[in-house]
Amino acid sequence: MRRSHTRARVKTKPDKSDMDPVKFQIRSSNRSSSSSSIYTLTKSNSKHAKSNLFLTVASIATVLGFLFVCYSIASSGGRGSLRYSVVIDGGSTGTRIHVFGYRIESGKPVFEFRGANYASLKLHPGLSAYAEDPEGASAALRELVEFAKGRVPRGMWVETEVRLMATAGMRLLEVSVQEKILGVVRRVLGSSGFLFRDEWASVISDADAAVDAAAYYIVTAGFIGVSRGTRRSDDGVRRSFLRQRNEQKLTQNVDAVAAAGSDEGVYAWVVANFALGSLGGDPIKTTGIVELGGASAQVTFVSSEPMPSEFSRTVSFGNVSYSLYSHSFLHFGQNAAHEKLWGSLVSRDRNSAVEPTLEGKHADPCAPKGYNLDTITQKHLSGFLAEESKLASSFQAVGNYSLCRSAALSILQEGNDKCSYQHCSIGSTFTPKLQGRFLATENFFYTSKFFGLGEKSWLSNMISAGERFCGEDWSKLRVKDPSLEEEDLLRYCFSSAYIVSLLHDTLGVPLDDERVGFANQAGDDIPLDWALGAFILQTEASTSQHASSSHLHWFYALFGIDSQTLLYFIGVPILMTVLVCLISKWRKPQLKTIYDLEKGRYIVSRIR
Ligand SMILES: Nc1nc2c(ncn2[C@@H]2O[C@H](COP(=O)(O)OP(=O)(O)OP(=O)(O)O)[C@@H](O)[C@H]2O)c(=O)[nH]1
Ligand SMILES: [Ca+2]
Repeated sequence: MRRSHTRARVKTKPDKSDMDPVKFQIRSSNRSSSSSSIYTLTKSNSKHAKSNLFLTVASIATVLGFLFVCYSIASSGGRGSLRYSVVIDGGSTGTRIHVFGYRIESGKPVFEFRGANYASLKLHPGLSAYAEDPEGASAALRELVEFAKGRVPRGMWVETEVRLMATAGMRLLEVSVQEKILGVVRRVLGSSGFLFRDEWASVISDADAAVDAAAYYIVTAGFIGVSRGTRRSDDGVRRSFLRQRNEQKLTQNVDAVAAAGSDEGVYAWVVANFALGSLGGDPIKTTGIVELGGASAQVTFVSSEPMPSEFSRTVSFGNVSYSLYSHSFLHFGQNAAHEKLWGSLVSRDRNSAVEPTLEGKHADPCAPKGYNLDTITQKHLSGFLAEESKLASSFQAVGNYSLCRSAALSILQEGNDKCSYQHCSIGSTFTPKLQGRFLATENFFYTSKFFGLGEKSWLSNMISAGERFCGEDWSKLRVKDPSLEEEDLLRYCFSSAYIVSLLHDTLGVPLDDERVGFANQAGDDIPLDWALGAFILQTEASTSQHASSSHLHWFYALFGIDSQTLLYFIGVPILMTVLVCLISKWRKPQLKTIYDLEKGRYIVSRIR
């Protein structure tokens, strides 16, 4: 019997629809059997090709997406994306811009004040030097803005906040002059390309002077909150404080401004304890700050002594509340006090500890013999004192440390007779007994460094260093330090006396007290600059506000506020699921289903 061989002749009828079965006929070549089996194959024809194409494209897209997520995790070191903030410190001797980079990790800002995450530039003179020509400040401000733009990626400028906070130098100006200079600041920062609001340029104490004692900076829920006076419900008070701060037309008087100027001190305290890692810990283990600036001095520390509300600040970090004493002593910065000394010599103030010379000249004990004082006094004395000093021909440098220290004490005790508290220390201001450890910054640091003093017994060694320097002839001092500006070199005599008179004679710090050290950095070389403390507070505030103001704060708390975190926790699982589906689909065997008419049943077999 001839072997029948079956030849499959597939008659495929191209069909239009997607999944219509393709019919093909296998005819037996055996003539005797006319039967033929019609088989139905359920399969996509072009469909199969299309689904393969789709699977290929989808798989490639998913793999690429997955690789992107891996890359972004790797490139960001598994941490939140970098953000920026800019703070400008308008000090009396100069304007300094600080550019900060920081990340948000699980809903909280992470600060590193080094490398690409921190840069600063200071330009002289300070804003207050433009009192006669406010427009003149715009050139320096634009230069500072360009410095910041060079450190913030262009794409981030629009979301990078820039703030200017001016301190004592501006506090000493008439409000109308302050407003003119701030007008120039607001115009330059408003057109800088950074995120700016007019109220973000201010004289820091000015903005707080008129706000009642219950005003708060609150950044609770694990952040830093700064509040004054008695505590009330944080959010309500915070909203009312911010409303007042933005709406309130501020009037000010110097005392109230001085009393409220201690935000500068609080900010310095915050950055110091942040750097030392004591923020969030036991209050008695925190470190106080005593700052000697140019126009003002600040004292801020945790005090258990009851105090009038105008000096009281509460900083809360996590579940720890710190009850602080904080005050900014306007006119008691080093440069301002030095000018007061000359003024007291000219006006032969009854408190002046220094008698005029036999020729009727003004004897200046804080100037080494041979120094010609006429230039510097004319430059720094204004109004009637300048006229008076011209009339009285001139000053005479008599270089005497102990007389200089007595003159400095007279300046620090000026106003003591008007003290309205149970006791006053500097001027007519209350200061509780100093408690705990302190860091003495700014001029305390610069003068100690100049005299090469070590940490140990630096205050008592300051006396001997000052005695040598003030008692030396000016010509010899000039030879030893030719590079220094004459005015800067001269100041070290007064500074060495003023520092001992302020810390020991006035605030009662023992000369050999190891609890008080001088520094301008702490922790991981973090600069003890109040602007960093202001940045920490503001960033915590805006991060906390963002997280708690939206109804998704539970979500942010779980997944963190940063989109990068969302990417990891949500994006990756979705991609993985899609990828698994695609792979499983891809690997799913293509089956062939044939209906065997003779046997009357389906036969399923695998194509591949
Ligand atoms: N010897 C010395 N003094 C410095 C140096 N830098 C700043 N100072 C002085 O340190 C003091 C404080 O510096 P800043 O905080 O920049 O001064 P400021 O902010 O303009 O002054 P305030 O407005 O009172 O805060 C001022 O008296 C400056 O003259 C320095 O490198 N060497
Ligand atoms: Ca300062």
